Formats: sequence, structure tokens, C-alpha cells
Amino acid sequence: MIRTRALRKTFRTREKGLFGPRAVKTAVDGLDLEIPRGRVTGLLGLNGAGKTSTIKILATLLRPTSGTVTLDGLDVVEHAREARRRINLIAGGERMVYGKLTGAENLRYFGHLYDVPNPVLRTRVGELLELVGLTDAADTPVERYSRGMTQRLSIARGLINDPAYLLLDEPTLGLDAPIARDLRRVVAALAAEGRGVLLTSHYLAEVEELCEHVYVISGGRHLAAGSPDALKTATGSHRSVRVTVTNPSPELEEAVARFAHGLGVRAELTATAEGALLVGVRHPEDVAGPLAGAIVAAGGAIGGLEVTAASLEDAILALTEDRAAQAASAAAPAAARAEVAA
Ligand SMILES: Nc1ncnc2c1ncn2[C@@H]1O[C@H](COP(=O)(O)OP(=O)(O)OP(=O)(O)O)[C@@H](O)[C@H]1O
Repeated sequence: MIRTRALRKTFRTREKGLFGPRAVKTAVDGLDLEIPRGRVTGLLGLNGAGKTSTIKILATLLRPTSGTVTLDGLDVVEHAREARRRINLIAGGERMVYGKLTGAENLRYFGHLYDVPNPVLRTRVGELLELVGLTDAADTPVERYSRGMTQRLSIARGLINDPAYLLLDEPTLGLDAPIARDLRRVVAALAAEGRGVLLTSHYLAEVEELCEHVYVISGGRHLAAGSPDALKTATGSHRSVRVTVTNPSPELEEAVARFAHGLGVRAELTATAEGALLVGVRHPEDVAGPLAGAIVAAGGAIGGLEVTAASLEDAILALTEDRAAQAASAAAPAAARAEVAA
């Protein structure tokens, strides 16, 4: 297990240009994370939340300002060399292989950097190229690879030291859907084999598919953690039902409002350009049947019905908007005082 305790990272920056006043930027602010083997753990947050800084600390590329990171009990700052043998990082946005070398040469080169013994390396290079579907391109210089092929080679490079833990920073960034899907399969298989995987991705459907447990951070701080389903429930990000009623009337609107009230929610009523009424209800349960029943009982004619499952995206937005609202309300009394004083 990788475990962080009270992890913190600050950067000294200049606020305005090279000669502006010095400032301290806190990128990671007291994070306690646990990344066990055998599953994919997600790390989510909006731009600038501190995900890359955290991953770089775990990969020993950045030193934490304070706090600890242990990897199977080993302190990664004190034992960085040993930690690096057991961990690898794949960042989708960065080119992590050499264009002039072939796919196989790249893997051999990185294998030597990790002191992988030659006989092991010989079989491993072949196995990894096969795993990522690049056996036929093994002897082609990487500068002639497509973006998807290069990314797949980066995954193979990330596995060359047979790491127990894999850190994936936006691994499918900019990839076409079928290639991204193949990569997701590889990632799921790596976790199923018993490796610990940490994933950051802006594609929340990908996170939902792969991650059993997700941490949500904002401004470097912990916001929430749990399974994607638990996060959706906790934030009230519900599935929504939309029914088109072709013969709207005030009585029908009243009946729908009563139905929604009975469920403890509010119905959204929107008149369409064609003179129909769009009825939207969001609820954790599937209420499509009862809603349609209530509409028909009130004399409504149904022209269409659509059920949308709750998404992790809704949950993350709700969490981060909540945080923004809290920050605004904390600032509000001061602003109000300033106004009174003026
Ligand atoms: N070397 C640095 N010097 C100064 N500030 C930095 C440095 N690296 C990161 N930061 C700041 O720390 C904060 C967290 O950045 P980080 O890259 O870790 O976030 P992120 O969640 O990965 O964002 P994104 O989704 O945009 O990649 C940001 O405000 C960023 O500007």
C-alpha cells in the first residue's frame, strides 16, 4: 500500500513577472491518501487542484514540503532509490519515449536504466510489446508511430521495471475512443494482477469504469472520498427522468408538481417551441414509471420519455461548487462589513 499522511507541498513563486513580490503557493495541503494493491484508485479535482504535484511526490520526482509517503512501509523520501524500483509513472500529456529509437530499443534502454537483468529484459520487452499490441511495430522508429501507438509504448515503458505501483496521470489524453478503450482494458488487467494503480483523468466516465475508490481534492485539500456510487449518493447527484407531454394544461402542471412534492423533490417544467411541456424530475430511484402514471392519470398525453443515469461528473461538480459556495459565504461577512463601514 502507498500511504500519505499530512502531505504538503508549497512552491515559492513570484506573483507578477520575474521581479514581482515573492509568494508561497500551496499545491498540496495535508492529504491522507491510501493506494492499495489490486485496485485502481482515482484522484480527481479541477485544474490546479494539486493532482500532478501529488503524483510527482509519490513518484519521487518532487520532495514534499512536509508530511510522509510510505510505500509498503518504506519512506519514499529516505529510500527514494528503492521506491523507484517498485513504482512507475505514465503521464499522458508528456512524451516519455525517444523518437529516434525503435519501440523495442526504447524499452531496452529504459530497462537498463532500471537495472533489469539482460535475460529478464529480453523476454519482458517482447511480452510488453505484445500486451500493448505493438509486436509488429517493435523495430519501427517511434517517430513514425501514431499518437496512440506512442501512448501504448509509454504504457509498456511504465511497466518495464515490473512495478508494484503504477501512477497514471491522464493516460488517455487526446486518444481516439477505441485506443482509449484498449488502454482501459490494460489498466484494469494490471490492477486485477495485484498492482496498485493511481489514476487521474478528466474523462470521468473512465474513472467511473475503472476506479473502486476515488479521492476528490480541491486547492490541494481533501474534499471527499468513496466509491463513485457513494459520491453520487452523498452529493444527491440523481438520475433524471424527462417526459414530453404533448397536451399541457395548468391542471397537469399542478398534478406533476404534487407528484414531485410527494417524492420530496421539485419538478422542472419547460415549455418547448412546439407547444409541448418538458417535465424533468431528478431522484435517486427510478421514478419514470410512477411519473408517467401520474401524468396519464391527470389526462396528459406522453410524446417521449428519457431516463439519464446520474454521472460522476454531476457529483464532482456538486462537490467543487459546494466548496466554492462555502468559500464565497466565508468571504461574504467580511465584504458586508466593508460595505457597512463604507
Ligand atoms: N513548479 C511550480 N511552481 C509554482 N506553482 C506550481 C508549480 N507546480 C504547480 N504549481 C501550482 O500548484 C497548483 C497545483 O498544480 P497541479 O499541477 O498539481 O494541479 P493539477 O490538479 O494537476 O492541475 P491540472 O488538472 O491543470 O493538471 C496550481 O495552482 C499550480 O499553479
